[in-house]
Amino acid sequence: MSDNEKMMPTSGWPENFRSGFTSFVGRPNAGKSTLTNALVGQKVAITSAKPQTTRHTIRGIVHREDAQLILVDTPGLHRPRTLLGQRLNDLVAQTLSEVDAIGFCLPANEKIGPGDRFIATQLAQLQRKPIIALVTKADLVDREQLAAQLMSVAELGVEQFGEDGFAAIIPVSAVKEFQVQEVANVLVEHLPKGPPLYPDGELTDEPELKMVAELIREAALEGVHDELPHSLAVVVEEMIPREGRSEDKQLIDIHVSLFVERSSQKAIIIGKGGSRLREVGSNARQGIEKLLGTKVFLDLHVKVAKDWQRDPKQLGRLGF
Ligand SMILES: Nc1nc2c(ncn2[C@@H]2O[C@H](COP(=O)(O)OP(=O)(O)OP(=O)(O)O)[C@@H](O)[C@H]2O)c(=O)[nH]1
Repeated sequence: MSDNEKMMPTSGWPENFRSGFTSFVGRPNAGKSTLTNALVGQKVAITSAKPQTTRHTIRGIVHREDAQLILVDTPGLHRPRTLLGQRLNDLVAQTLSEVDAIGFCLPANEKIGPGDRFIATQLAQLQRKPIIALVTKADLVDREQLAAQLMSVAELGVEQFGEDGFAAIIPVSAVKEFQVQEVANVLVEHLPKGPPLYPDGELTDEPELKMVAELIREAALEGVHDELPHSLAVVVEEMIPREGRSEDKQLIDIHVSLFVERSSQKAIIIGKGGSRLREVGSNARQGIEKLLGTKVFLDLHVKVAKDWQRDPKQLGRLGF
């Protein structure tokens, strides 16, 4: 498709069309990525049972007849401990100041805690931004527990935002597809009127390189239960089509560096005789081939970048 064809329409959208940005916040594991995926209908952000796996601002786009909702997926807001933590929080604050509405995710099956309150106080500082409380994972509790959680969330809203509380409170289950459309409806209500901002059919404006990196990161973290989530960064160094291949037998060579902090972590990723790294490569390759629609050859290198979480230069290089 040429750039011209990709240009935005200057007319032809319905008069009451709405378009804009929204972002989900919530403590680690609150269900932000899963909800994003359920709304967009395709795997965009990575999800995992381990906290803080969402590193980059990844957007998914919901195309509707009446609206275009652009989801900016942010990392979990948390109290910064390392420089990386601080960068992530800055990124979150900047993202939030730019969106039209915010979905604050609070799991139905966990008591509201200091982490949620911390986020709520941060949100209360944003001027006149509609904050919609989303009581996620509603499938994990019974009706009574859900009702009690909705009450607690309403109280939190009044405590933090004054008597009007949250703009809305919606129970939702991304996994059971319960109320997912209702979440979209309410978010859309808070978007400004205007034309679509992205071409129809676009699911994410995240460069393919980043999505490829996310797939590899996800595969590398699978089944590793120590501190690796904080210590692994994936950089796609290059992605080049193999020369001399016929149209129907395209192959893309992808060279990737996986950065860890310590040689002990390198050993974990590589596994005995390289067995684990081969598995990571083969798992990631399947997702990448689906994403790109061609065969790929994955070349993974694990490198030790000492204390990269605290070194601004390294952070810059890794795109944080
Ligand atoms: N039963 C159930 N589980 C859910 C639901 N939504 C998310 N989960 C699970 O909760 C865990 C965390 O979900 P994520 O979507 O990765 O959470 P997140 O808020 O993006 O997490 P971070 O990236 O750590 O900030 C995963 O194991 C999900 O499968 C839901 O609606 N129902």
